[in-house]
Amino acid sequence: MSTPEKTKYASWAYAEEHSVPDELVERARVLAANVGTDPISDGTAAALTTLAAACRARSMVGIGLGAGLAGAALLRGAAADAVFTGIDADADCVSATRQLLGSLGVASSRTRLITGKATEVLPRLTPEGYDLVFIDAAGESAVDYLSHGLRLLHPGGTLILNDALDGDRVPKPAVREASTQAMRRAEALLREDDAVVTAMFSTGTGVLVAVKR
Ligand SMILES: C[S@@+](CC[C@H](N)C(=O)[O-])C[C@H]1O[C@@H](n2cnc3c(N)ncnc32)[C@H](O)[C@@H]1O
Repeated sequence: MSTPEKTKYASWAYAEEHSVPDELVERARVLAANVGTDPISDGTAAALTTLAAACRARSMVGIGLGAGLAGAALLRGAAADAVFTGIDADADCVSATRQLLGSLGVASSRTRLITGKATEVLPRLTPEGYDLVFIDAAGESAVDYLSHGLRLLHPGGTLILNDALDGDRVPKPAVREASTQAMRRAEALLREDDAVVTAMFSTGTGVLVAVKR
């Protein structure tokens, strides 16, 4: 017998497959396996492309590159002259991202890839200088990255926090892990902040979107 949980899971899985994985996604998955990171889901990649297109992003920041799938998905939807600034603490992830974007024909003048800890690099970026900030290195630092992200966005800019459900742990009250608590705090901060409008999507492992008023 089908339980409400099974029906909900089937709908989620159906939505994840709305966009058929293409060459970009396949290539990024191979590179991600090589560098040992978990890439974003197919549904999340499609959502990022759509959000970048919706806000006609021209200047974007990505925190936590993995093998570059999110950066590539954002650039795919953004304006043709958009520039992507990507930050990752792991040099192998930065070079996998460079390889992926290069193989897709993205001009190097459209990317600025920085190896370094997000907390050290973010304060150097221009306040109110960006249309879109994507955060995917959060874990326990989610709240910290969130406030940096909001500072970097100009009014009307879009902030996206990936894995906002912390691998489906956030809705389970008994789970008190540091990363889960951090995501709960990040969600509450955005919900209570009158300077943004926000929505939580269950795509992938949770995509929390906020637009700065
Ligand atoms: C889950 S992966 C990101 C996946 C990626 N967004 C994608 O498109 O598939 C998380 C990334 O965050 C990076 N990272 C973790 N802590 C970091 C930090 N403090 N500063 C910068 N990058 C960090 C890791 O090296 C890893 O590449």
